[in-house]
Amino acid sequence: METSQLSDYWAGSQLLGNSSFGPGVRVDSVSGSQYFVVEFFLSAIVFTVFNLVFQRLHEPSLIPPRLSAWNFLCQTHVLRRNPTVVLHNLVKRYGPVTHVKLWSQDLLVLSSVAAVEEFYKLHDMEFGDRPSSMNRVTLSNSINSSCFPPLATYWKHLRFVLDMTTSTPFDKGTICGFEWVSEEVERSLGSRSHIEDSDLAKLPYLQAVVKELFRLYPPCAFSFPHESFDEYCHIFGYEVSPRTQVLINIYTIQRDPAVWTNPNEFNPTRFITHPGIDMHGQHYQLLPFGGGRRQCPATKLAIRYVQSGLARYFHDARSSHMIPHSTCLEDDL
Ligand code: HEM
Repeated sequence: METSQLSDYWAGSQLLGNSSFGPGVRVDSVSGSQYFVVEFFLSAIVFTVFNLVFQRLHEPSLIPPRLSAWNFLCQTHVLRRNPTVVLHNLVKRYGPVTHVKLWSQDLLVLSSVAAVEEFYKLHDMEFGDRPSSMNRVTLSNSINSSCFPPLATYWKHLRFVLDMTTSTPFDKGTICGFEWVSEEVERSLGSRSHIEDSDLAKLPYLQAVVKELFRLYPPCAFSFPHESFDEYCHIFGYEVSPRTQVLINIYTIQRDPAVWTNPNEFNPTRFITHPGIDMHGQHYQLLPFGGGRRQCPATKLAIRYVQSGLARYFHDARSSHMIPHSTCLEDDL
């Protein structure tokens, strides 16, 4: 090798930080291909970094906070806790819209009145589908398994709640609430045990108690899944991919302290002061039967059933002196 060739070789390999070139290879041709490789890798790195930065800038606003399915499953199955309460406590940390990824299924849980209002007003049509997997075991099914019991089962549950309530020392407001309802029923029915629909309309305290029971103990903690069609859409500022399922978090919304004063307290008088709030899907803070075009078709029937069952309960309780004649003043309520 000529001295000039040798010095070229060293110069080139030093420049490229590579000493693997064999002697006799011309430095100008080597540096050309090496520069191409370096340029290629540099542009790939720049592209990747740019892409990451771009995604970082845009994605957080498009993807809602994500709850790991692992976290949820551990808490429910391993710790054997009630899935409703677990999810209720978890979503509080994640805000009004939570993204739950269950295997390949995207679920969006809406837990605030504002998010639900937007959903029903703007996306009711887009999410008009029910998932074809409704009969498979999914999160939504396991949570909603209590949703299709015969009404009698729900009534049995309510009776249990009421029996506990009447036999436990409660605050004066609760006790007076029950006394007022039983008096109202007695006044309206007298000794008659048969209850007509027209009687129910004249029992505002009873209606308030029923609303309060459905608020605190909704038989369905979540709506059934509403599935979107094959298009992207935006909910509450987040981009939602096609075939996402939306669940309305009825339990959390109905106990939201931003909407209800003392949300965990049994206080039917809140519906005496706001008698306009009903359970027919128009008031997004009280949605025991869901809302929109997929609202429970048995809403009226179920409300009437529970109201008349409760009227009979209070009537019988009064007759058997379980509930005494009122010693409460109207101010106590
Ligand atoms: C206390 C009793 C009941 C409660 C609290 C209740 C609540 C609900 C809720 C929350 C939904 C889901 C709404 C949504 O996804 O937005 C629903 C749907 C439904 N409910 Fe009820 N329900 C009750 C009783 C009944 C009864 C007695 C029947 C049948 C006779 C019934 C039939 C249905 C049907 C068929 C749907 C699905 C509607 C659809 O997909 O469009 N429900 N119910």
